[in-house]
Amino acid sequence: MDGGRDLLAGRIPVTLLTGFLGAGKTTLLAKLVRHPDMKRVAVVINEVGEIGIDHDIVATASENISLLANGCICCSVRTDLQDTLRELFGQRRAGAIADFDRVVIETTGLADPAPVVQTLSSDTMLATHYRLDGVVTLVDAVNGATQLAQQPEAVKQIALADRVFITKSDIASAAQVEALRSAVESLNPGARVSLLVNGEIAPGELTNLGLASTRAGAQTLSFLGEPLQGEGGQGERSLRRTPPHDPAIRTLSLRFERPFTWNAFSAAMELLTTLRGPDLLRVKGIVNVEGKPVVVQGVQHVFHEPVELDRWPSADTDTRLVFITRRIEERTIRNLFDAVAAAAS
Ligand SMILES: Nc1nc2c(ncn2[C@@H]2O[C@H](COP(=O)(O)OP(=O)(O)OP(=O)(O)O)[C@@H](O)[C@H]2O)c(=O)[nH]1
Repeated sequence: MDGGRDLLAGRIPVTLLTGFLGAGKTTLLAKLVRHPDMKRVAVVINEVGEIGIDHDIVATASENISLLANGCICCSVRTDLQDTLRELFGQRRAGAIADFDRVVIETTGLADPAPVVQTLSSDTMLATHYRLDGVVTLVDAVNGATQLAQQPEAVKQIALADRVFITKSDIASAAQVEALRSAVESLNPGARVSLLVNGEIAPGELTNLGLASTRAGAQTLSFLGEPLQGEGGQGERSLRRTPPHDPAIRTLSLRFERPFTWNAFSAAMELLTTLRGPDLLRVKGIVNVEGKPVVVQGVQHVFHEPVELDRWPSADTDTRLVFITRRIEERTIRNLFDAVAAAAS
């Protein structure tokens, strides 16, 4: 991405891409992997089934390593991040996958990035081959203020960042953007803050974040009350544990065989966002709208423009929806969608 391996240090630079649920991480990566400068980059995605990128996979090198049309390596974390990074390095050395000069890791929206930062430096094997270049955090101009007020992980993602991008300024008011910018600057005065609309940036914007990352990272970890971990094993444990988050937050996956009409589906979504918007942290999925695949995305009360795909990503044509909610019962959502699906048939 920046045209050369980290020859000086001899280690592969790693960019950590964070941002709360729905901030626009996948949108940014889906654009970046199509960029010619991304050929020598391995993208590690912490979540399986990212529709935007799944669509571009042209070959599979191993169970979790895939190749995209432009040669970029795309890797999903199925067990844990450390194993994935080790496997990636091993496969590169064995010549099983193309050489790469850089790694970009997308963390899940609910993750606290601190354990990943710590592990990259404290796991002896990883620290020999990789180094953290920097942490890039995306924050949504419409929902960011609420997320920062309610979710400690969102605060940590900002606090650890070397660069912060405020996304979705195209659908937010100037006042929302400015309020968020001041909130971000007060949480992390050292970070550069810019706007990012629909993931449109050059790959170079995510690299060479430089020494600042180590310094700011260390300062911030201590500011957040995170002990800086010692060598070896402790770092491993910290990465393997499930990041602690609000126990009221749940992930709920629904599947429907029968197709929806767009009117029925959107009526159900509208009802749900009106009634429970603030507790609907994230909705995403693929909906069978009278046979056609439509990708839907929502973040709290905001429902994004649905995108019709030209083909189904796999043979599975069921509607699949993932909801990340706070204090919403599974049956509330299921009943609502079942009722709508039944009424429309
Ligand atoms: N209007 C607008 N929509 C955006 C922008 N960036 C992302 N989106 C939309 O926001 C929704 C969520 O974006 P994603 O890229 O999936 O967000 P994410 O951070 O990967 O989400 P998680 O996987 O839940 O953590 C999608 O519908 C995007 O099209 C932007 O700058 N402007």
